[in-house]
Amino acid sequence: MSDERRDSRGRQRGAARARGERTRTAQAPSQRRRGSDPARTAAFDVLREVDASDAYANLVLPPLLRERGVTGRDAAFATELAYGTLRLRGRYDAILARCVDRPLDRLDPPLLDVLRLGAHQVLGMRVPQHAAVSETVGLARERVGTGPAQMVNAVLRKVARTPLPEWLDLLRAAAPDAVTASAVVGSHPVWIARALREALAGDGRDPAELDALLEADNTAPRVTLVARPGLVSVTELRGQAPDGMRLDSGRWAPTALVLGGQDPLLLPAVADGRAGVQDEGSQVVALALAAAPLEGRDARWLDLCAGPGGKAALLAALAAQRGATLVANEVAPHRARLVAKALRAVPDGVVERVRTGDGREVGEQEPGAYDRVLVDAPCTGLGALRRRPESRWRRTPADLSALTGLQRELLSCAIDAVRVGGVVAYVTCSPHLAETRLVVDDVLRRRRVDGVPDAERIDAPAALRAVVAPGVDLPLGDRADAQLWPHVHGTDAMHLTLVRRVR
Ligand SMILES: C[S@@+](CC[C@H](N)C(=O)[O-])C[C@H]1O[C@@H](n2cnc3c(N)ncnc32)[C@H](O)[C@@H]1O
Repeated sequence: MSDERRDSRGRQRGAARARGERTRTAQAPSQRRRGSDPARTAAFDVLREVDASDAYANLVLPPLLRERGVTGRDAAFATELAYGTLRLRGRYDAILARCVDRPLDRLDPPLLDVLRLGAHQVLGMRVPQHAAVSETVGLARERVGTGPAQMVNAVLRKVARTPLPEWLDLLRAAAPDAVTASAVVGSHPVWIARALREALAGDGRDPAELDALLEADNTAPRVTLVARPGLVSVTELRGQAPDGMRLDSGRWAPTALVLGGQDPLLLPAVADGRAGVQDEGSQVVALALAAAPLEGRDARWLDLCAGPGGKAALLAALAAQRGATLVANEVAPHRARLVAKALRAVPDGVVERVRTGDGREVGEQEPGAYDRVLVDAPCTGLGALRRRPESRWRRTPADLSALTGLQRELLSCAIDAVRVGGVVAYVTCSPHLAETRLVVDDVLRRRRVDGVPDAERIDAPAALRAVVAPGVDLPLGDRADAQLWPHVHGTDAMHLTLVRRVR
């Protein structure tokens, strides 16, 4: 069905013709298709998988589209419909609750998903109202039954009667406090909105930036590539672009190129591992660890939590240029295999070992054995919500308490594993203070030799500024640690603390 096209109203065109069926206009009204089109059906099936099987939308949707032959503009429509609906679910539920005559949790989950998809078409996409309503009613009829389809029709007409800005004003006015208002309008759980607001304030930023941050989480990021130094240059990588592929320079990292919407695997260097897909925030924190000032030996580097291997591959490329070696450790065997794959283009002899094991054991097994250590700690991922449409609704505060103990142990073990004078980078893709500053504070407070700390923070913003493209002003707070933000830097909200072992 690759020749099918979606019309300007978001409707899929030509599907029936391609299958040899009679088209809408050629049919008598009584025989017209009353079901839905493949893009909407695919989006619905993804939402069901996410809800019923705890699936990840970005793993379910691409193979489903391939299997069903949904391509081109239809695939783009299905993707925006599924991901946008998942991201904005909180906002749409608050609106739908005002249009449905019973609590939303008393609706059948498939019916609620149909309503959410309809709300996104009406309020969040440029699908004209009549097409959005009638196509969603068709979907409801096909997937949840004729009775519920009538209800979908009535509810979506109510939703469509009020323009989005007015809905948002209503939601804001009804919220009990400012953070709840931001959370509902910006479609995040309240506990996450509150944590992000605290993290903004903790970084010396204006908490009023919260709305901009939540909005940035609701915007799909562009695909960013890393040209791994010494393996391929950005100029060579650009030279590999097929006709029509756009590659823009990154905003911060000299290794970054931003892709304009095509498959990165069309680039030979991505296919063979000399380049990869990597957020610029991840690139600059790995570059900063490699650039942090160090006296004496600089021969052995360790990535303690390496899976799936993006930062390990960048570190290994840098290590190769500097005559150092890298050990990459990962606890999950399948992720350790991904690390080995990510490192496939690194010259022989640079990767000492891909170790599968618990990072908490390395410090005891190899005390003081490394010069630079990366702890890219397992975390809530609250800094990468824009990448994972459903994750904000899955996470709970309980996840946080489970992770922060592990984060402390991994950081402390990394300090054991680094030599005196060596550097540890503590990194999370979360700005939550409980996973960032509080972890580091606590570990440094507990690590005392004869009452004196054996490790101290060094200037992470200076290390970051040293690696960004020349002449670029990287805005950061005035603390020793560094926090990147989607709404400020256009990166994931990566946190970086650099720690030096001093005794
Ligand atoms: C944030 S991810 C690392 C991402 C990676 N650095 C990259 O850039 O591709 C954290 C990793 O830590 C791993 N992990 C969790 N607990 C661990 C432990 N106790 N020891 C080592 N690795 C662990 C997870 O399986 C996960 O792959």
